[in-house]
Amino acid sequence: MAKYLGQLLSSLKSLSSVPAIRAHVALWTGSFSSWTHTFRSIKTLPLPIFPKSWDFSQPNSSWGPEIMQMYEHYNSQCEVETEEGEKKAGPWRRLPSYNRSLKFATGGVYLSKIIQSKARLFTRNIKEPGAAFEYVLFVNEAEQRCVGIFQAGHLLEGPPGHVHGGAIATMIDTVTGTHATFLSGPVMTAYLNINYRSPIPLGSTVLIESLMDKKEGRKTFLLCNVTSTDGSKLHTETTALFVSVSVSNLIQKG
Ligand SMILES: CCCCCCCC(=O)SCCNC(=O)CCNC(=O)[C@H](O)C(C)(C)COP(=O)(O)OP(=O)(O)OC[C@H]1O[C@@H](n2cnc3c(N)ncnc32)[C@H](O)[C@@H]1OP(=O)(O)O
Repeated sequence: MAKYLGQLLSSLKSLSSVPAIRAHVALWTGSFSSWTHTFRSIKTLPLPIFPKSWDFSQPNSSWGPEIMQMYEHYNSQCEVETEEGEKKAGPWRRLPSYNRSLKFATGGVYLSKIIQSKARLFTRNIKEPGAAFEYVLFVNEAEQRCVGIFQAGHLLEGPPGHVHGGAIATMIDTVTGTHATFLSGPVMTAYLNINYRSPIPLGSTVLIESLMDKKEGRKTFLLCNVTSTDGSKLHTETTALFVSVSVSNLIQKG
């Protein structure tokens, strides 16, 4: 247990060196105070609340050639070589993705301990690789862009042979929500206005691109298109609003 906590804390600490990821992690830990405080909270949790951590945004055996190709396209731009042959951070950064968020790490405020111990991140809670949401997110801080590469598994069927609209909305919320968190810290989705233009074949891979539109006070407006990976087919167009929230208010609202 102590070893696991040590590993968890060091991985969170390494993520926290990236400012926007620090905000993202902090949102889901439910705490903006110091890592010491977070660690103290984590220490008080019962053992079963820690499933084995696994970064689901890494390639697995279910990934087809299309998602692999897109993954390699962006992943190869996460680290670049200078003329002197030195490696340095590139324009894109891959965002890790875990099954269990740590949003309840500060402990039992509005949900029962049983629900807390069983809560799982919706998009990562199906064990069979390739059955549902296979995706990876990359963010480009300079361009204020985020891309999600999404391979839709057979459990996401809506119209025969095609992806359910709610599953598509889930992925749009995931990409834009992560992007908004990256840009603005803790946020909640106020609206997603989605226009469905053409159906997505089940099993195919699509590109979900989120762009910063504007920020006004607590409001972050984003634009998001879902297209085929070569960009030739438009599947959805979305305008989204995220409102910055304080985590303590969120907990009280529950
Ligand atoms: C790990 C993967 C990441 C995934 C991310 C997923 C994110 C999510 O899905 S969150 C879950 C879904 N969303 C929700 O449940 C949110 C429910 N709604 C709420 O909690 C609140 O309405 C909330 C937080 C959006 C806004 O409430 P509150 O903080 O009181 O702000 P409020 O004062 O009403 O509004 C602030 C501003 O936003 C505007 N606004 C709020 N909601 C809307 C809306 N739906 N449409 C247009 N404008 C809105 C207000 O008009 C106001 O504007 P201004 O400052 O110009 O007057």
